[in-house]
Amino acid sequence: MKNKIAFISEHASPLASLGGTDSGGQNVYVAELAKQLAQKGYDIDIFTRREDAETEQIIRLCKDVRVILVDAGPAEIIPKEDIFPYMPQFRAQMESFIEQEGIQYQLIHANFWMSGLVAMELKQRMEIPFVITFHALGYIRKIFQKENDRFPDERVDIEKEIIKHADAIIAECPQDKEDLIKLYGAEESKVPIIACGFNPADFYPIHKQTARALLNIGDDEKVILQLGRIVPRKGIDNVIKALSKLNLAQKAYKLIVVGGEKEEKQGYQEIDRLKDLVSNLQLEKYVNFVGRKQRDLLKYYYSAADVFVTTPWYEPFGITPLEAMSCGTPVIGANVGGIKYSVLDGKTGFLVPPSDPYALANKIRVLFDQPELAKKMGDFAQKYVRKFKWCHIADQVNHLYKNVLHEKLVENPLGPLKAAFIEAAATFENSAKAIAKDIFNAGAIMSNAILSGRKILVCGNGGSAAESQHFTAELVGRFEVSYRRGLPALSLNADTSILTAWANDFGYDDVFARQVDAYGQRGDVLFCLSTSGQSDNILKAINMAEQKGLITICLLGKDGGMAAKHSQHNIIVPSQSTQRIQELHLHIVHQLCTIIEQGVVAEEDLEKPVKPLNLPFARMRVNDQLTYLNSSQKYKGYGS
Ligand SMILES: O=C(CO)[C@@H](O)[C@H](O)[C@H](O)[C@H](O)COP(=O)(O)O
Ligand SMILES: [Zn+2]
Repeated sequence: MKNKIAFISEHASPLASLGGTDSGGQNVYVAELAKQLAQKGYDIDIFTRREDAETEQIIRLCKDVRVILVDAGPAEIIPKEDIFPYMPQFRAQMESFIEQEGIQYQLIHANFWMSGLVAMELKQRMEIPFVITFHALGYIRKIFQKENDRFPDERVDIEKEIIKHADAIIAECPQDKEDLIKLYGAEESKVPIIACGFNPADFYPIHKQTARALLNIGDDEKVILQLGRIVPRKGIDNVIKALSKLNLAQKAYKLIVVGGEKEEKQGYQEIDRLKDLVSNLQLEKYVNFVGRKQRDLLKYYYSAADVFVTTPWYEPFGITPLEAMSCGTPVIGANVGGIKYSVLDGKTGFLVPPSDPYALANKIRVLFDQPELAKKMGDFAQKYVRKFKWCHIADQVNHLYKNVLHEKLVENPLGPLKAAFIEAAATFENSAKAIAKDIFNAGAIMSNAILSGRKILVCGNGGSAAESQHFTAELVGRFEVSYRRGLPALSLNADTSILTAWANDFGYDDVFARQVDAYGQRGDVLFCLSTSGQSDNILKAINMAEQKGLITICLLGKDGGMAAKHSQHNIIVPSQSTQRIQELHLHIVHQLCTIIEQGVVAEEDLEKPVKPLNLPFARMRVNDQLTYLNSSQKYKGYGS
């Protein structure tokens, strides 16, 4: 069984791109980590606040990763500082989604303190362990932002509470770990250091001349790149001031500032402030604010630059230095937080004190005066940075999840068993609400087909093959009515000689289609079982049935897959879990047997008639039954 993980990232949606005021490293972290963990066998749902009214609630990011939009507060972009009051609604909505879908998550991975609050509450209510990556700590932010910090005053206390209850707290660098222990009293053994990562498929060196040609940058220019969110704490003013300390007459210096979004008020104000600074220092000729750029363009900027600079006041981790290094560009970074961990001073670039334009200008000068040294550092950076590839980071997170889950298992060995029962019960309950009518419809069609002298062909793979045979055995044999005739049903996955011969000689995809061709007649029913609705042999069987005039009915799960699109009638179990779907399939097969058997018994003149269940209803012809079901009269039977 796949482990199901719920990510919570209340303000940073993995769907958002880099560069706006409220989108940055955390968006990338959540998206990349989820994708990598899915490749390691996890099923991941990422819960994030809905920011527009139009988008559907569930968006698939990739196979096994879904983004779930949670209604909490207005369906519009709001700054993260203003989200806190909506968190109770967020928690309630998330909880009701989990209950509705009948999902049993093994673990929650919260991102940022407000998500941590939700995770802490869900742990108490649903007994799910949680891991948290804070991405930033309120205590540190307060030190630097002072009265400009608009987060609620409770933040630090809530963070302390989260730390007490979390099963593990991911520190992104040694400084982060030290802060968590010293300032928040975290237990050292619960704080592994796992850095942020980068994706080498997005960030790799492009030949400098090519990159520059694409971006309209002259070959002779000395390019300093600043890239990322445009907010005061990123210290972009420091970079501009450093530029003014360089001998601008000597070299063709150019500072390119990537990031910022005009319509976002906070970002716009900071850009205005920076632009004023540029004009006060008379640097207009030397500074280009190029705005926010698509993620796939960033590698060209990194590759075109001679040096990447980033001198924030503080930085919990900072992904941009990794991206720059991966493009073979040396980095000059502030000697703070994650930057002093990811940038090796004197090897992959330099570390300088934050808010010290002279120190920054000195190091820029060193790199520009010694191009061989800059090249050596860039080359080394590109090799060194590989250890931060997302796949390696995800290995460490995977290891952490396993430890947390193992500890939970030791504490409560029956936990997973109980959880599976609870999940199954929820799937049964949800199915009663969602698909009772579809089941009835399918049963009625099959009983009518049999009454008209037709037969049922059934097929499925693996567990579904077993259910297929189970179904035909009940119909050919007897189910609840002991005196009825055998009903014509044939399982297409039961004859191993046909299966092996056709699969061996022609391939597996047509093993069922071939038999539909051989046995199927107009008016017969093809009944397919598939949890995914994506098995090729099932799709081909449906196609053959269509050509031959059979009625097609599919018993499916998940989103119904391609089968749901091509088959005439569907019963789709509302669950994402193959096992739970199969368990429901067995139950539905039994229900179908009841409906078919009752339908046939009620209609045929039998020697030993007994009053079958729902007799008046079962005696109706299928069309009348369906009209009855859809009429205003209240049907008192199952699932009404
Ligand atoms: O029983 C199980 C899983 O619980 C398996 O045997 C499973 O049925 C097989 O993987 C099938 O090949 C899956 O096919 P499908 O349900 O996606 O059409
Ligand atoms: Zn199974």
